[in-house]
Amino acid sequence: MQTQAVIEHIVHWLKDYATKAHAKGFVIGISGGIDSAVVSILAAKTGLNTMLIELPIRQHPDQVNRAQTHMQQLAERFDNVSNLRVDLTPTFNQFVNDNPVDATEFANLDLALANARSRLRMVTLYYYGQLHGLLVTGTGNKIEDFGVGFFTKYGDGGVDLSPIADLTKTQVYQLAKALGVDDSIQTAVPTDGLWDEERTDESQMGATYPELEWAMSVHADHNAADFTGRQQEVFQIYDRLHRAMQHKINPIPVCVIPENLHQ
Ligand SMILES: NC(=O)c1ccc[n+]([C@@H]2O[C@H](COP(=O)([O-])OP(=O)(O)OC[C@H]3O[C@@H](n4cnc5c(N)ncnc54)[C@H](O)[C@@H]3O)[C@@H](O)[C@H]2O)c1
Ligand SMILES: Nc1ncnc2c1ncn2[C@@H]1O[C@H](COP(=O)(O)O)[C@@H](O)[C@H]1O
Ligand SMILES: O=P(O)(O)OP(=O)(O)O
Repeated sequence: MQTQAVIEHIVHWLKDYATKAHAKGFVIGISGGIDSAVVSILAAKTGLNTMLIELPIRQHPDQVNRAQTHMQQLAERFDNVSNLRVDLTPTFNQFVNDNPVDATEFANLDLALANARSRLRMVTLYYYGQLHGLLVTGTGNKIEDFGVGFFTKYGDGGVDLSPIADLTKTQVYQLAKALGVDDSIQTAVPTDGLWDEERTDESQMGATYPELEWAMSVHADHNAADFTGRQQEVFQIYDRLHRAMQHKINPIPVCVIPENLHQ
């Protein structure tokens, strides 16, 4: 990958899009992970207003520290960057209290709550985006968004524009290095940080990003029988997730009314 050229291309694309949309800039949720770190630097490099918001919900201190470090570094590097911290833990706790559910009755309660965290963040980002005339800027990469659908529908998947969604996670790491992202973020294990107990992306999906990248690259022209051992296992994981997540990857289905019924 031509890293510098890709950086310039994305920065130009972001600036051009925001200018044509008559937006003043971008608002980005900062988690302490690599994707949001890279996106926020690319946005800052446009020179347009770039608002970074940390939105902890019962967050692990390591993630909070990395997010804070990144936000401070960016505010020092760029005049057009502003920082905000909105602790969503009380909001989330209130939501849980207001919607009591018998955990023994619903095996997917934890998943529903994990996704609710992501959606609370989306609501908050749009609130500040609208107040300040900023576009909610997505942080999903190609593997998450178009490979395995590893994001929350209308949570972190609810965005106005998506600057790194055509880059693999490996390429995001290359950009991070070139952009001077803090080492603590470059070496952090990817996690969605949505669960009370730590769950890494790899532990949730059963495969690493490089493995999923390989599966994505061969998926169209192969089937599982073409491989053996770990490759076959990874191919099957990718295939299962890719099929199950089509409803997130494709536009939502619209019930088209036949022309004669309109009359
Ligand atoms: N970037 C990240 O690392 C990141 C961020 C957020 C979430 N996550 C992970 O992503 C996963 C999200 O879970 P999920 O995919 O179950 O939740 P989701 O809410 O994103 O998608 C499930 C919902 O989609 C709808 N749906 C299901 N099948 C459908 C179909 N065939 N057609 C139309 N709509 C359909 C239903 O409303 C269902 O509740 C979790 O494992 C979470 O931890 C990862
Ligand atoms: N704690 C957080 N504060 C602000 N924004 C966050 C936080 N955690 C996640 N986000 C945003 O959501 C995406 C996806 O997050 P994952 O950690 O990959 O689930 C992240 O890039 C932030 O923009
Ligand atoms: O989306 P982020 O920034 O949280 O990155 P990661 O998923 O690698 O934690």
